[in-house]
Amino acid sequence: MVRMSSRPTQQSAGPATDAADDAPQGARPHRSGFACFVGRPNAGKSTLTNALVGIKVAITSDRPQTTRHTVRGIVHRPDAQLILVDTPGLHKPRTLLGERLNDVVRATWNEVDVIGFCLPADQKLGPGDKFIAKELAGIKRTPKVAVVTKTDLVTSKQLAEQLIAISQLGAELGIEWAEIVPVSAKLGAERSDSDKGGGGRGAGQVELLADLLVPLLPEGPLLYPEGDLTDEPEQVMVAELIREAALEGVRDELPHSLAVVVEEMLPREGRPEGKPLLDIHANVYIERQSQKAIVIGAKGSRLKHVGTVARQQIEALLGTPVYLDLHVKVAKDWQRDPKQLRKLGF
Ligand SMILES: Nc1nc2c(ncn2[C@@H]2O[C@H](COP(=O)(O)OP(=O)(O)OP(=O)(O)O)[C@@H](O)[C@H]2O)c(=O)[nH]1
Repeated sequence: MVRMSSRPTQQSAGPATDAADDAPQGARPHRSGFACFVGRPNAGKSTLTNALVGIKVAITSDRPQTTRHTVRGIVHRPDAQLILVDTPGLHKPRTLLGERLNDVVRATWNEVDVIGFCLPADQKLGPGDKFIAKELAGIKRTPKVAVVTKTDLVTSKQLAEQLIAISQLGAELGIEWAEIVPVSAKLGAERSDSDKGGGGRGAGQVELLADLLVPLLPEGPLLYPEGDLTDEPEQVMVAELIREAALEGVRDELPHSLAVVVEEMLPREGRPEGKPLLDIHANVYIERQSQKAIVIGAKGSRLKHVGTVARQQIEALLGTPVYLDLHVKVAKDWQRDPKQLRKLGF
């Protein structure tokens, strides 16, 4: 079923914690569970996760293959708790790291309650999408929702064609889409004209997507305390923010060769009352000596800039002033070395 228009805002079933005990008669049960977004690199998975959760938890970039870690965002609603697991893209494995990433993806698909298959509206379905769709067809238990992303980039005619193509792809491969939902994470936070003064639904249909995912979750209590946005260890999220900053504007081959490990995160001692400072020490690993110069830049100018950008993002995330200490290290051919992979958290 394709959902093009917003549904009326549903009545809340009251505070989630009370739902099981004293929910009013006829109220929907509280649901909780896991969803993951899959799709080829750059399909918009991270941006959509962020739009759903409302803050920056996953790392976005216009370069493919930047989401290395499984980042969970948590959507809190009166009627449900939706936990989003953001996986790396499935791809042809060329290295040990590639193989491990693909294993992570498949394991996730089998574990979650619903899979959102992200397909960008502005690109024709290609071999990359079909490769993933074929793999998805093999996962029988988990419901699959086709999410057409970046709808702000196309006309309604192009969107209609894409919706038909996706529906046909499902029929060809024997995938029964639980829903086909067009969204724009970019417009997600903005209000559509029909919303103005009304229900406050975003123009990008991001809220609608949440409405459609929730009924696919099992009935259950809160799995995380209210207010938690992610259970990803802070250090991993901090490392991802540094990695994102370090990748900005560098050569195309570098993304695969760059890993960040946060060695230490400690509140600075002896700070005056109400003026905390968090000391963060992190290493940026690259594979070859020649890449070091790219990351550091002339007289360290680039690394300094990376540090400033990352620090601002980390401060926004953690809500505390940060002193960020970055070091660049060479870990030779780490993508092919099991020992190094473990050390770098893969
Ligand atoms: N115009 C527009 N651009 C979008 C939208 N969603 C994502 N993008 C852009 O598409 C690019 C890729 O988005 P990501 O969210 O990083 O994609 P991803 O699927 O997580 O990518 P990987 O981490 O490489 O798997 C970024 O430049 C985003 O800004 C959208 O709704 N509208």
